[in-house]
Amino acid sequence: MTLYSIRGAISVEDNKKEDIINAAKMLINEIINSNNIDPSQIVDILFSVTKDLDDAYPAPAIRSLGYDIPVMCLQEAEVKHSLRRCIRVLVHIQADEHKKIKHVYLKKAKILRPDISNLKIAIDGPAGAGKSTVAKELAQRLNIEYIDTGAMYRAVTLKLLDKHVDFSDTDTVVDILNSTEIQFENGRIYLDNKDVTEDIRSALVTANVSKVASIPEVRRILVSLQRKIADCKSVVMEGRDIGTTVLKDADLKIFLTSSVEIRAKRRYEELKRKGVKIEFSEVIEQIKARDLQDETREYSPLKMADDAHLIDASNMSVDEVVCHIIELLK
Ligand SMILES: Nc1ncnc2c1ncn2[C@@H]1O[C@H](COP(=O)(O)OP(=O)(O)OP(=O)(O)O)[C@@H](O)[C@H]1O
Ligand SMILES: Nc1ccn([C@@H]2O[C@H](COP(=O)(O)O)[C@@H](O)[C@H]2O)c(=O)n1
Repeated sequence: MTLYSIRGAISVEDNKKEDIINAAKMLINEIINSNNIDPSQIVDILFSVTKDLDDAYPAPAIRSLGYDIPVMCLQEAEVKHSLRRCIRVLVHIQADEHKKIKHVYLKKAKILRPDISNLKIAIDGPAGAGKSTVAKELAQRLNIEYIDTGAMYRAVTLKLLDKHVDFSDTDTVVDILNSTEIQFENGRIYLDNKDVTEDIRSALVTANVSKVASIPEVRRILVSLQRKIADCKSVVMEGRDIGTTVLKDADLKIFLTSSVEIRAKRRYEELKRKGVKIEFSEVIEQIKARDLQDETREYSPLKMADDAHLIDASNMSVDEVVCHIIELLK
């Protein structure tokens, strides 16, 4: 017999007896199911609760599940800026066989261990709103993966342009897509094993990408790939339809925007820094044209998900936006 320790945590909606007991039940059930254990293997259970949960002990959850297991409840250490309304648990089990333990973090408590908890954050918004800048920084702070779905549409556009494919020739577009490999590695994007990180930002790709992105077959294939990427790891995924289509079940959805003038000004300054010669009026027209095409396409248009949080970053720095999102995660 070997003694194993399983950790877990869950956030609680409100400081109400029913919410506390239900959350504790959900947590214990998930620990039992995902570790494939029999309740008779549990030696003891230690709960801790944050100070703001004082309407009930979580222990009765164990009795209401019908288990006769020693349980103890403690108050969690009070730490500044830590997750509020949270139940943490330590479960000891005994097992004959060698077990691979799965620790379980649910709801907002996923932020305690994003490295193991399949935390999904969706960021959508119009062109130049700061989605990639914010998503990259957020992913870095949480130590999880950043997925730029716009880069995937850009990579496909680059390939179709290189092959001089008529975008209305859907069969050829699908054939090409089915033999296309897109991978992200260390912040670079690879198209059929070739690094195209810079090539996909060309003016020609930018001018054509929204047309390619409006082809339903292209979207179906890329959405399925995006879901596969997010299936087994924590991600910050940004694009146009992440909250509405790709990750409808995301833990947090953000719709990031700014006034079109500010978005164009920021993009114009960025292009100037890169040495690109372009008029401000052209930048603003390009942004407006891309937004219009993305918002009005029939299949999976750019729009805010009903359960998304709107952030207008017109007067916010990148750091302020990222900190605000981290607060929303708690
Ligand atoms: N809050 C902010 N304050 C100042 N500059 C910002 C802010 N957010 C983003 N920027 C700048 O605005 C420009 C556009 O940002 P970014 O490329 O992240 O936007 P995006 O939404 O990903 O755009 P696209 O949809 O076109 O890919 C960048 O130069 C970035 O540094
Ligand atoms: N989920 C997404 C992401 C992007 N698009 C389209 O790709 C274009 C390029 O995106 P960037 O974020 O790199 O600017 C964008 O204008 C959209 O047309 C999309 O449709 N869905």
